[in-house]
Amino acid sequence: MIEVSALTKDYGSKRAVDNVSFTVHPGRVTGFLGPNGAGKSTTMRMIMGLDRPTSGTATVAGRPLRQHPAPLAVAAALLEAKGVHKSRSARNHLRAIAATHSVAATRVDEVIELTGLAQVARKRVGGFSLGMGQRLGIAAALLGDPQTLILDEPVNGLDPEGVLWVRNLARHLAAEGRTVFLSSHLMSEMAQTAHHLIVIGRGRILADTGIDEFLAGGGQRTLVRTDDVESLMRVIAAEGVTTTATAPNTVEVTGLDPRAIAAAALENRILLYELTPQNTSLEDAYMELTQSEVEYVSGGMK
Ligand SMILES: Nc1ncnc2c1ncn2[C@@H]1O[C@H](COP(=O)(O)OP(=O)(O)OP(=O)(O)O)[C@@H](O)[C@H]1O
Repeated sequence: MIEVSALTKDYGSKRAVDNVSFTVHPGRVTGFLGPNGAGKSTTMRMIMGLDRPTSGTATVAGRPLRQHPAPLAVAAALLEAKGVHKSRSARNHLRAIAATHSVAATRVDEVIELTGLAQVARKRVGGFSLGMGQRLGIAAALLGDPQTLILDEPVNGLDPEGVLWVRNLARHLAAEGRTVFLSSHLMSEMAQTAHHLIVIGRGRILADTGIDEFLAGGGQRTLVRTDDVESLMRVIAAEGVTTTATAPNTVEVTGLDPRAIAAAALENRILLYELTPQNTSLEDAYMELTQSEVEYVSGGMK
């Protein structure tokens, strides 16, 4: 479990992370979603004890990661590509890490299997594709058999097979009861991988919710066509119901399900000839939530 409380990070006058609090629970994949520059990497680095918070705390399994006697068994991360000796083989690279962290050499072969690197384990890391490098980074993170895994943009630059592999691995590790915290700026990726979402924009938490609730939060919209828009709007008017005439003979209704709209129309002898639920895609919901943050970034004020 990761617990972040009132975490803040300033870089000079720039506030990268602004009073952020959330909990990442074991047994599910939690997505950390936000536009570029939102503060995802900085937050993850603070959780890993690689950056010092300006204020607030981040703990893993109850205490700051550095205070655990064997941190690698508690949490490990795939952050930006770390220094690897390019002339080393993948196996030797992993062996070197294992040796410095008192991890048994037999574990190296296990993680090589788990990450599908067996074919290339003896090859020089320098010749690895981006996807293989990413697998190697994940293999290194898994060495200590950590209960908590933090993956920063793990699918960036991967081909579709690599993306699928990361997705399946993340879900597999969560199903084993681990805490899996994974960042992305791509909603579409999160929709298929995460069970829970924490959305961040300009250093602040914008949403902390299940994927399903995130979608429902947009309110159900239904497109209705009728010859008598005015009467329909009148008969369904109620608190929590919004109606917007979007085109001639067309009205968009929020806050009332299609059946209730049809029932009200029937009762009042209003003819409807279309009644279409509009699915809010995760992408739409995300765009809506982060629009101002994106504008801010592209306005050159990052
Ligand atoms: N070492 C640093 N010095 C100064 N500013 C920094 C530093 N690291 C990050 N920042 C700034 O802090 C803000 C948050 O950056 P961060 O990398 O955490 O965002 P992010 O959500 O991970 O974005 P990205 O997906 O682009 O990595 C950005 O405005 C960034 O420019």
